Amino acid sequence: MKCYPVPRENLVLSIDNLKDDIPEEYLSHKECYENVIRKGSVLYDIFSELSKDRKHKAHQAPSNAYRISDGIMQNVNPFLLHFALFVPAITNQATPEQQAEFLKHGFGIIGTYAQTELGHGTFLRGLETTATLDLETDEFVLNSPTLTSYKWWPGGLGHTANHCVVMAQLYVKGKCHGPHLFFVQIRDIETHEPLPGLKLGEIGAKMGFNTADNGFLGFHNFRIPRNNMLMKNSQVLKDGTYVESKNEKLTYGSMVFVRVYLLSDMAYMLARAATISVRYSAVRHQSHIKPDEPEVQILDFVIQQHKLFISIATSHAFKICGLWLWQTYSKVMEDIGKGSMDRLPELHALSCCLKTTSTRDAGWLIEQCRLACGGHGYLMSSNLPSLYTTATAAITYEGESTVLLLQTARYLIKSWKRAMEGESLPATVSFLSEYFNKRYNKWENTPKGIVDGLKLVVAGVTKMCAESIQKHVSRGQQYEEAWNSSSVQLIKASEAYSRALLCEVFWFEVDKVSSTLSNNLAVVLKQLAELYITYWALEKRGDLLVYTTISKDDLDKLQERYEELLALIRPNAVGLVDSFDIRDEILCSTLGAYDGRVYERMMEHALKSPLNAETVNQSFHKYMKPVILKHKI
Ligand SMILES: CCCCCCCC/C=C\CCCCCCCCCCCC(=O)SCCNC(=O)CCNC(=O)[C@H](O)C(C)(C)COP(=O)(O)OP(=O)(O)OC[C@H]1O[C@@H](n2cnc3c(N)ncnc32)[C@H](O)[C@@H]1OP(=O)(O)O
Ligand SMILES: Cc1cc2nc3c(=O)[nH]c(=O)nc-3n(C[C@H](O)[C@H](O)[C@H](O)COP(=O)(O)OP(=O)(O)OC[C@H]3O[C@@H](n4cnc5c(N)ncnc54)[C@H](O)[C@@H]3O)c2cc1C
Repeated sequence: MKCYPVPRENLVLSIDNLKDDIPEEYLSHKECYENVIRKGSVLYDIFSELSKDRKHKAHQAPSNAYRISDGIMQNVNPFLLHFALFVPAITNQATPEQQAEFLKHGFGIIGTYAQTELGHGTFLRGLETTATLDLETDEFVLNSPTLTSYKWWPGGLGHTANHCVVMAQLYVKGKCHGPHLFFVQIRDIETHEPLPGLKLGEIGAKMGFNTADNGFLGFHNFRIPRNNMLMKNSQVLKDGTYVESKNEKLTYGSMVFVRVYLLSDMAYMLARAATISVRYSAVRHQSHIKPDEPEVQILDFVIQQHKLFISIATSHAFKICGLWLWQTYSKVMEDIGKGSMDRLPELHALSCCLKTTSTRDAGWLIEQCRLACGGHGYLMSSNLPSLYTTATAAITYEGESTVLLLQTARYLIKSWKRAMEGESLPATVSFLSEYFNKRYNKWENTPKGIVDGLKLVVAGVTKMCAESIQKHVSRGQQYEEAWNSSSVQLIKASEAYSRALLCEVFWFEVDKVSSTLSNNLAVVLKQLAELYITYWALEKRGDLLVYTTISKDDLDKLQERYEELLALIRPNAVGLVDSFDIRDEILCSTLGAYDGRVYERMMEHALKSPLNAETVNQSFHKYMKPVILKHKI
């Protein structure tokens, strides 16, 4: 990711009107939205001034913008899609001339990415919005022919964005050429009124993400210039000639960008949850270990360490793998720029399974952190409930998890077939060839031995899937039916692949840099990496017993080593979460504040409840009192 000037956190955090007088949970749906627009506009203004001062492209946010925005917003920023998808879609899918035209107003326009419809989110080839070329006027006419074709979910679409990139089925001279992207203005810049021919609004309250302004959009004979189709990969000429893309999947490139980014985003989500729950566990004293000694820090319970230390390790795993995946993405994008798309399928497969595993793991681990804080974790003021609802949305958006795992499975099966035919495979799947040629080692109780074992599981399950598909085909099913019949196993293969990748990259990246680190830092990072790998070896012991030569004795030794690692990490646990370096103003948690004044902060926050503004609420006199007096004996 390009490095842009970084607004120092304390600069942004010192701005008075970025602070909230009333906790957001006490605002109405509408007040919440207006509040984040107020704060988001201040940030938007800062980023705009910042980029102009330094002659950077005046439409890209600085690298730590997301982190600051997350902290200031206390919730999702309705301007997020402008930076996350709208601008990347234009810079990746429009010609240079179009980019100059569409982005000439820099921060003067606010965009979103309108792809999902009421009736379709996953199956893009089933999208119903149409863009039909009018040769006479040199325009496209956009229509939403059915209710299910209304765009539904795009962030910022309801009341914030005045432009969007729309995915629509391209029709030229009566022929459909499939989904293509179009640059569309949807509101008047001055008045912000929806343009004629459009129906716009927000989709209503959600489980979380309630400040994202997810909206709906319907087109009725809405006209845009022909040049508003993003034409880097495919073109429609003035005479109606359609020029095909070298690879129709390049249209989906913007989704790969966000999927790659989400690994790092989940690392940050988990860092926050781990900071809150570990610090709280160091402050909270509850119960005894030795009956004749005082109540202990709950962090001294080994089971509490088992619940929480995996989150510290996983945050580092996602951060390190996120950087590795980003490097892969950047290299593949560079290759595509030079005309080679050989590695796009591999990147697609990697981004699908790693996005899925990182978002799913972030979800259940944040929930585990919440539960580890007892009742106080259930308070909104702990910030753990909001972290949970924000993180788990990512399991669905940017590609629903099951569907993406099936995409990776598609790549594994193809790679398995290539291994059977003796073809060479990319390094990320070359273990399939080794397995096929029976070139693998006896189990070793070491991090490398575990990684090799997890790869054997992937190969074994992939082989089982290939055989299952073949079995169904031989019984008369079409390939697609046989694929569907085998999908439970196919998901398992992708999940195993993703876990093996995370363990391998985490361990070997840490091992690679450890010689450059101070001894103490190298020791602790290796302990975290070994904890992560050993945790997952124990979680996947069933598969290891089926597909490797691991023994019951090996597993017992792994369990013992795991518990040793918990004890080794315990003295550094608070220091490790402090090293995530997340300021109180961004952490926003009564349980996780750096000074450890948990109970005072909880009471301060409780007193901010509007209900506590008076000792007797009016509802007593209006509703309760008549009933109490009526039934008073
Ligand atoms: C003011 C301050 C603000 C601060 C901001 C700071 C800056 C922030 C910057 C970044 C932050 C980012 C943070 C993220 C936050 C995001 C918030 C929410 C965003 C949510 C957005 C969305 O949800 S957008 C909509 C997403 N939708 C999807 O992902 C749809 C999923 N469906 C699909 O991808 C496809 O339809 C499918 C792959 C599932 C199926 O398609 P299809 O049926 O065509 O595929 P096949 O199975 O037939 O396969 C065909 C063939 O194509 C290959 N392929 C498919 N997809 C891709 C792809 N994407 N790339 C490459 N190749 C692909 C597939 O492998 C097959 O190949 P074969 O060779 O045939 O095997
Ligand atoms: C918070 C949030 C923000 C969002 N922001 C945006 C945005 O900014 N822009 C945008 O365009 N979209 C956005 N979305 C929409 C999001 O991208 C879609 O919800 C997502 O792609 C899933 O599509 P769907 O909702 O239609 O679910 P479906 O695809 O209908 O999935 C429903 C179920 O069907 C299953 N299923 C579907 N297809 C298959 C298959 N081939 N094989 C097996 N099972 C299958 C799925 O696994 C799932 O269990 C957002 C969604 C959320 C929740």
